[in-house]
Amino acid sequence: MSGSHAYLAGLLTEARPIWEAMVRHPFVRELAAGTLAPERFAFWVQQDYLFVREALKIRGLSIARAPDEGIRRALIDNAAALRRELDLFEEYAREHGLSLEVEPTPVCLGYAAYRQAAAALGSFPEFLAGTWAAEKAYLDTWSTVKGAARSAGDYQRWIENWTSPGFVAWVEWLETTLARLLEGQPAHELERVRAAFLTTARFEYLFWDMVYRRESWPV
Ligand SMILES: Cc1ncc(C[n+]2csc(CCO)c2C)c(N)n1
Repeated sequence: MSGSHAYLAGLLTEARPIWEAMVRHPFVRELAAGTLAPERFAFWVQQDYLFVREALKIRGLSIARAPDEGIRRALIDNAAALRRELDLFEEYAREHGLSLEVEPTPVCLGYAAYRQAAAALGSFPEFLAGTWAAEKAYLDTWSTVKGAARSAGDYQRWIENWTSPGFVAWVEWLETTLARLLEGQPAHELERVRAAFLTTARFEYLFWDMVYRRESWPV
């Protein structure tokens, strides 16, 4: 393993408590068991739809800032996948009579704005580290749900989306590309990458917690 691959493996080890809290969150456990209250799931659909819409703007910024042509093209391909994700949310909302015209909650807005700031102002590796954390969080969480296999058919489209071979390959590409970009980087850059990875992982936990509680603005 190269030095930078080992560094990323170390980040995963450091983030393990956050990861465990995420995949064991009541939202995820009840989703897997098929016992999640429909209004909690609906709240997730509404807020995650807004998050993915904001993520498409982030993808645009990152395409413009990509440090080489190979990275730019991979990000463009991912933009097309994100565009299709919006259709999943819109189809589900139509089938269930659910409005997607809602306001973002503090956590949704804070997380999306944090990621947009990283895409606009952060170093490219720092930005990519956050993307890797967020995508790996979704891969691992939805793989946990899939593994439990008692979930209702209604969730099937999301399980397939975030556990597909294409999505697994995208998460692996993020890790490999980040490791390549980190070769020879100074300690202060590695530290920025570490902070971005851990902060993003914490936001991932917070997002599940927010949708479970259906937590909006207190005033
Ligand atoms: C809360 C939350 N976290 C991650 C994803 C998966 N995802 C969709 S777009 C995007 C950013 C672009 O890489 C990510 C990580 C999600 N849908 N909702």
